[in-house]
Amino acid sequence: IDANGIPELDQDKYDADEQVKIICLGDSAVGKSKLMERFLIDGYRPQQLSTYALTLYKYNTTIDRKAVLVDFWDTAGQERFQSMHPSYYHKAHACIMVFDVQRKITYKNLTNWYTELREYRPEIPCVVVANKIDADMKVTQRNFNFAKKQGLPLYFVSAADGTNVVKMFKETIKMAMSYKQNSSDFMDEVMRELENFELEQNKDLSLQTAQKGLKPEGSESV
Ligand SMILES: Nc1nc2c(ncn2[C@@H]2O[C@H](COP(=O)(O)OP(=O)(O)OP(=O)(O)O)[C@@H](O)[C@H]2O)c(=O)[nH]1
Ligand SMILES: [Mg+2]
Repeated sequence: IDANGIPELDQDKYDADEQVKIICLGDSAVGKSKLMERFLIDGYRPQQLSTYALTLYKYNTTIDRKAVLVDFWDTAGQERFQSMHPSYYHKAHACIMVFDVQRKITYKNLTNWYTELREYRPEIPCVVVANKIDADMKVTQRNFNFAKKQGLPLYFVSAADGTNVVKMFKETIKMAMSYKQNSSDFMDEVMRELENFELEQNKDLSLQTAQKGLKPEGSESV
């Protein structure tokens, strides 16, 4: 609590110019958590440990000289959960949808994941990730038509040996950023307006009037 009695909030959120939320979907044991581990700590522990609740990973990076805070949301893909709680999708800016190249059913189930995603987030960028290619490199020759049919980027990756993991995450973060800045999603627009309004409130009122219609100096373009 500071001198004005305002509770101190998450400092990261003030320091970052931008904040994006990226969610991860896919059946149990396809490697969602291992991919996060590989990207965030450049490590991989092979033991099986299913995610049973929500895990939030925070990642700070710089894109185009802007500080970006990425919230990665990871949860269990287990069948028993049927569908995700709507708040999992709420305000997400991009989605990473994972399947296991060794188990056909996880590929088939992408359709279900994708349908649910689009119910909540009709427009966010989504990438399809074929994981565990270390187990059988030949799969990269195969056609996984789901991605092509939906017009989604497809990445062949391995959380075990790291193939394409950094590339996939970095490109997804960029897509999330550009979605946040350009989206026509109505609720997102409202949220952006509110964010700008809060920023503007700190500025001199007369200055605001004088600059009406102009972008205030130093503000982020939206
Ligand atoms: N060979 C191989 N095994 C992997 C790879 N990625 C994950 N695995 C294994 O697959 C199993 C499941 O990985 P997790 O990351 O826990 O899967 P998950 O998608 O998070 O599963 P839930 O949390 O239950 O939804 C683990 O035993 C991992 O070691 C990979 O790239 N190659
Ligand atoms: Mg997991």
